[in-house]
Amino acid sequence: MTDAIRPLIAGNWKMNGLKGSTAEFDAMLNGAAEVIGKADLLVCPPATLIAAFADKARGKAVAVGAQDCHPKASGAHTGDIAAEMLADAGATAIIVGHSERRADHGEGDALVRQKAEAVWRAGLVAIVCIGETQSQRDAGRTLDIVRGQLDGSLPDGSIAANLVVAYEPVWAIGTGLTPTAKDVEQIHGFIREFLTSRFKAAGAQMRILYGGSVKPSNAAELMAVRNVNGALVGGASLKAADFLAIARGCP
Ligand SMILES: O=C(CO)COP(=O)(O)O
Repeated sequence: MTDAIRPLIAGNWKMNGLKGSTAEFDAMLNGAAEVIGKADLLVCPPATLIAAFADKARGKAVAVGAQDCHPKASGAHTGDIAAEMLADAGATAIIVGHSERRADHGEGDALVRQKAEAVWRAGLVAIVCIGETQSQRDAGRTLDIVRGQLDGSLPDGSIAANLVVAYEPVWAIGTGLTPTAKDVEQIHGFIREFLTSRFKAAGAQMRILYGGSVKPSNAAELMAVRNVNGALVGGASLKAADFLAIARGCP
């Protein structure tokens, strides 16, 4: 059943990119038509570039997303950005609960859940990130951590079209390390079971992305794993050639 899910290759640019350095994004727009048969493409630049990228991407096969949002729609929250503002700028999806926000800003599951609800309130797709740290993995707690984060971070009432789960083991992010295909299959299978038990038929159709050191050289192997429905790509999403090559690696 999950074989019918169309893959999503999402690029998380993190805190990288200036308005004068958009050549890679332009190259992604130009190359997107060639990979359209393989996967949907989404690029999440820093908030400062969303409007400009969304303008450039109009009519092209690349969607533009954001990396975080505030739970509220407006108000006295200096420095924060509402999901409605990101939608207004042209974003169609928002990443919430990335491990870098959980670590750098102390974000917990309850806040991540509120942010996911805010994403829906704005009519966008929530990409909810989960994943264990190295020490949690070493202690054999991976599935417990994943279950707890899913339980705490996913709002009720999800439908397949508005929720994407990204499994990103923290120890694999930016390190060049990845879990084995067998480990990814086990954990994604566990996530699928959770989603179908919580959201029934919708849960069988939700995309589960793998993230953490995805590169052109390992994309085909990882994307072929059962219940892997695409990737959330960090470093390699900054280069058009690598990002497009990862999409070409989808089965
Ligand atoms: O954090 C990530 C995407 O959100 C993964 O980053 P890398 O692809 O650089 O390991």
